[in-house]
Amino acid sequence: MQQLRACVCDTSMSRLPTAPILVKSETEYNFEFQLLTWNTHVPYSGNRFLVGQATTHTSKSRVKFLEIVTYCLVLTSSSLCTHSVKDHSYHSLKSVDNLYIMSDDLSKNSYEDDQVPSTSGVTTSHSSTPEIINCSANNLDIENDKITEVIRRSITPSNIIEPSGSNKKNTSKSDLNSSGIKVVRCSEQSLDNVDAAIFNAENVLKSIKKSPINPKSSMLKDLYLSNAVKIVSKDDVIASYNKGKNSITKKTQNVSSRIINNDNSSSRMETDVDIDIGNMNINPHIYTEEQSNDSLNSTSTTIAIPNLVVSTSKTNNREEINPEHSIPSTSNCDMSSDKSKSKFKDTASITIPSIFEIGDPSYSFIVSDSKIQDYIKNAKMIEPDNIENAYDPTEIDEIINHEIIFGTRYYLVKWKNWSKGFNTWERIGALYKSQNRILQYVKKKKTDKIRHGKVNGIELMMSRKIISKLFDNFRTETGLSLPAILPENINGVFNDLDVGPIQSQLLRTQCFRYFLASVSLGHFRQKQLIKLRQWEIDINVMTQGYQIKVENNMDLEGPPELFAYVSDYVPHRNIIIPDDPPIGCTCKRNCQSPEECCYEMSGCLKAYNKHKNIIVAPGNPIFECNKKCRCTNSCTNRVVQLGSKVNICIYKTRKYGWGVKSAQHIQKGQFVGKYIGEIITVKESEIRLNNGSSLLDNMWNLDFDDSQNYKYIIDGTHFANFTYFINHSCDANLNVYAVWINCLDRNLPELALFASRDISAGEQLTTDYFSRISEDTLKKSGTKCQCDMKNCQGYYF
Ligand SMILES: C[S@@+](CC[C@H](N)C(=O)[O-])C[C@H]1O[C@@H](n2cnc3c(N)ncnc32)[C@H](O)[C@@H]1O
Repeated sequence: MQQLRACVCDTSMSRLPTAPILVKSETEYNFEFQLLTWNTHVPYSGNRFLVGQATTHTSKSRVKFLEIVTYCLVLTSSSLCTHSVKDHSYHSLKSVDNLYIMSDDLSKNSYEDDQVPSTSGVTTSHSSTPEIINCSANNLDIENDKITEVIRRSITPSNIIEPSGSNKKNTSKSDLNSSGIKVVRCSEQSLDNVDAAIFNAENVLKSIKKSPINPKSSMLKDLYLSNAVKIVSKDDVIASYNKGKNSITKKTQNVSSRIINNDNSSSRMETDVDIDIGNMNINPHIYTEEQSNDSLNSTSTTIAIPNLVVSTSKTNNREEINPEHSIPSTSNCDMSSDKSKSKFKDTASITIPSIFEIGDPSYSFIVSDSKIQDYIKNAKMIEPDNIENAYDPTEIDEIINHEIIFGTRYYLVKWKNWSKGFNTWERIGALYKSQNRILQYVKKKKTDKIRHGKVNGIELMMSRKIISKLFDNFRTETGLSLPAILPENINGVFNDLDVGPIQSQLLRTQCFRYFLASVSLGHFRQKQLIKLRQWEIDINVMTQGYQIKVENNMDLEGPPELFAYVSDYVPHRNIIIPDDPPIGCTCKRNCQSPEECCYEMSGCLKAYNKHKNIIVAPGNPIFECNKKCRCTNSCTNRVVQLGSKVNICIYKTRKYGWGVKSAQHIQKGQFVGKYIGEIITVKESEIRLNNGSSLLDNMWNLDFDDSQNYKYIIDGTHFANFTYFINHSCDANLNVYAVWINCLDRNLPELALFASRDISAGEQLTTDYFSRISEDTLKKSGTKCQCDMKNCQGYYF
């Protein structure tokens, strides 16, 4: 039995319910779940924490626990992205990225009911009476509805922040709650504010995009959008200079900056850009210069904006930005001499700090794992889903659903060339460039009346970018090995989010996002692995003498439950598969001294050697000894009937969906498996192909006896075994043979796959699909082949 504690905090501190919620879950999952909230008084915020506590008995319960915690979190913080909070400008984390989940073993610690250590090390307490919801764990939808409802009810005007894009009048003191947060009621209308914010941001980006040659400008954009680049008041700059520092980090109302000396010897690029900061239009001539420091493996960029000095002033308790000074331009800001001082008066400069500094001690403290360090540095981990990083519309196959969670719109996307395991919920900002696709979806929805499914909150935390990046980074030869994120790691990052120089803060923010994504991915992965394992167990019931592994290290798709898994032919309707051979052989010594063995009686060659490996060329019919023969199972003419002995693995390939690979070395000529399916007539196959209920790719003609007038086809669309997943290769390593055993109807052979060469463990098993169908069908199709073999014909079928 495991005790879990999920400690969750919303770093933007606005939308958590004030009264504790108690969610009790019974039955299947066997745990009690509590969600409690505290209003803590940590020095920098007054953040509220959400703490879930559960006693779980099974890993299923554990998953469910995390699911509920996350769902609550998503509900409580999904619309925070457009809000800014006074003195909390470091919270550039957006929306659900603000979530913080941690679970650990409670048995090591015991906490008083009302004394829970907060993530910042401050012990907190609560006093309100808990509200209790009894949930049926059988139906998460209902749970979610209930939780949603409670959270909705808990959101009072006093704990909601006004979206920054709204046109409300200036904050007056009475509008502020104890945390200094301006409050308004949140409504569906805030959706429009979200959209408005996106469109405003787009204008900023458009103008910045005018800088075609400046590679640093994109960095500026990113940093600007994430509030990382801020402008300080002129006074601050001068004060900083007077102190002889080369950088300052003073915070103002979302606006601060850092100054560094410009070095005349640095390389310089000149670009025209317009930057729109808030209501203020700046038309600067921007100079960027790069200074690298190899020993630190870092670069920093200075952007000097002549013509501009920004200062701040206080009005109505708020600091407002006034573009009050506009002084003649100079291109440089040299603070090393008196002469430069006068220049400096004319110029403000923004320094974009290097994001990744290996030398940052807090960074090495946070992530000691070199793989994670490389990942964060090189892949930049998770890009914010701002407009700049929006997906290209051509990447989208279809938008299939949508959901509005506390004012933020999410769309469920099926991606082109990605399996449905990669269907992800994307925020509207990430689909900004795909508005036509959204429109198409809305129109289709009106006609089709698409039913809204419930979204599992945790799904909202994972965009396709995040999933694929994490998968790519942590996929190994042997499987997907996700890093273990310890609660201490998360604590370390979270506690120091607003401490130290801006680059350290950015790094920690990156790490924080990374950890959150890893936690979510771990959750998805756990669920997926449970399902894959369950299917693996189910299908192994059908196998005798060999093992099937099921593996998906490519994406998050569960088992390919496309058909009923069977171990023998399934005859359709009136088709009868005879099972009583009229004749058998009488050879002595288990057919080692053949007189007239079955193959000879049929006028065929001996098919197998003494190791039971095939020795005849493809196209040769095989007649094995049958139930009427005198020989035993050790007869060398009994192979296919005894079943495969080869361990295989059904796995997700990189290019063409599921495939089959060998889990052991296979000898040339070794029997690997039978192609199984439903036996249907040729006429029935035509009906199915016409009405689309079956696919040509899953059919195999039984035309070995007569390629013109054959009667039956194997259709693997609805009933099949692992051979269903064997992909086509123009240089296949499996050959297919027609084998007759107890059914001697020439139209109904069994189809057996034998290794055409030695196959190493881990190699994909392939057949030549051309051998499945008649010449006529071949001409009708032309599907692009991706086998990448030297002799690839470019298409199959
Ligand atoms: C019988 S299924 C094989 C299993 C399949 N990969 C899956 O995920 O279900 C045949 C399908 O696999 C894919 N496929 C197999 N071989 C291929 C190849 N050489 N090139 C491209 N696609 C292939 C095609 O999508 C084809 O329709």
